[in-house]
Amino acid sequence: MTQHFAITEAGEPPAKADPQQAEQVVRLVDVKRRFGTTPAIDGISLSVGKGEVLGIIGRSGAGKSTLIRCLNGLERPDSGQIFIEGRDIAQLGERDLQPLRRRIGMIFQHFNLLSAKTVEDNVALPLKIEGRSKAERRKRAAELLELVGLSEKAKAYPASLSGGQKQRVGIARALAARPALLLSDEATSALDPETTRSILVLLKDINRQLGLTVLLVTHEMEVVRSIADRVAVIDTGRIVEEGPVWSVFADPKSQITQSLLGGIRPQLPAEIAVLLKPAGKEAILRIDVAGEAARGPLLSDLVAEVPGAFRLIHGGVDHVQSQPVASLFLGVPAIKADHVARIVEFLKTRNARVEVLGYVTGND
Ligand SMILES: Nc1ncnc2c1ncn2[C@@H]1O[C@H](COP(=O)(O)OP(=O)(O)OP(=O)(O)O)[C@@H](O)[C@H]1O
Repeated sequence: MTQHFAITEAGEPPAKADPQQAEQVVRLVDVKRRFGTTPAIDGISLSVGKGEVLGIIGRSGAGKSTLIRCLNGLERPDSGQIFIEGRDIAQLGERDLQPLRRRIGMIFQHFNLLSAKTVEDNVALPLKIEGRSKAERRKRAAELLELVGLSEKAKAYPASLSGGQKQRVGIARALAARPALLLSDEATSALDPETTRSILVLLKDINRQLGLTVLLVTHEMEVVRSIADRVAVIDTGRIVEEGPVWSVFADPKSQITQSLLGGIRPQLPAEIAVLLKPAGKEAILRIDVAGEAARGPLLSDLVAEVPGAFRLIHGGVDHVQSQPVASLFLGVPAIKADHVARIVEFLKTRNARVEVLGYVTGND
C-alpha cells in the first residue's frame, strides 16, 4: 500500500520519518529508471550526510539529469527508494511532493531567473509561493543578497547582471525557503574559470556557515576538487567509483575516473610519450603518492636506499582537502638489470604506486 507522509510548513520531521536516516539528508536505495531499452539510472545507491558536499560526476549521457529529476520528484523511478530527510519521495503523490520540493533549493546552469522581476523579487519568489508577507520577503531577500554580496543590486533586473552575479542571485533564491538540501545542476558550466572559482568559494562558504547539505552534479572534476567532500563517479547509470575526493584523486580506480581527471592531473608530456619504447637506456616511471605517504622525504630516502642518479621529468604536488596528492615522472637509468626493479620495490614499501611507462633510448 502506498503511504503518503505529510510535511509541515516548518519542515519538521513527520511522524513516519525513518529514524535511521536522521543525519542523512538524502539516501537513494537501488534506484532504477529506464527509457525504452536505455537504463538511464541502473541501480544507484548513495547517501549525503547533513552538512556534507557530495559531487556527482559523469560524462554526457551518464544519467546525471535523470538522477536530478528523480531527486526533485520530476521523474518517477521504476524501482528503488529516494529518501529526503527520511521520507521516501518515490511513494509520494503530486500533492505531497510540493512541500517536499521546497526542502530542496536548486541552482541551474542557465540561472533560470525571471527577467521581468527585480533581483530581490527573484530571490523572494519561493517565499511568495509559500504565502509569506511582503515585509518578511523583503527582509529575507536583503539578508540573502548580503550573504551573496549583491546588496546593491536588489532593485536591478537580471539583464543588467553578469553571469556570476546572476548565479549569485540564483543561489540566494535557492536558499530563500531555508532548504535542507541545495541541489546544484552544472551551476558553473556556463561561467568563465575565474567566475567559476568565485561561485565555488561562495558555495563552500555557505556550506560552512549554514551547515548546508549540497549535492552537486557536474561533468567537471575541478568543481568536485574545489568544494566536494565526497565524490561519486557515474557512468551508464551506475556508480563506478565513490569515496573522499582526495582519495579518488590519489588513486582513481576506474578508467572513466582516470579520464575525467586527465585534464587536471599531471600527464607525461606528449613529446616524451611519443619516444617510449619497450626497452632502452632510461626507464620512465610514473609515481603517484598521497596522504601520509606523500608527507615524508620520499625522494631523498629513495637515493639513500637505492643509490644512483635519476632525473625529474614532470610532475607536481596538489592539495586536495588539505591532503597532498603527488604525481611524479622520473627518468631512471636502466643500465644495471635490477636497478629499476629495486626503485620500484622501495617506492612500493612507501605506499607509492609506481608504473614503468616505458623506456627511452637516449639516442632520440
Ligand atoms: N526522456 C528520455 N527519453 C529517452 N531517453 C532518455 C530520456 N532522458 C534520458 N534519456 C537517456 O538516458 C541516458 C542518461 O541521460 P541523462 O540526460 O540523464 O544523462 P546526463 O548525464 O545528464 O547527460 P548530459 O550531461 O549530456 O545532460 C542517456 O542515454 C539518454 O539518452
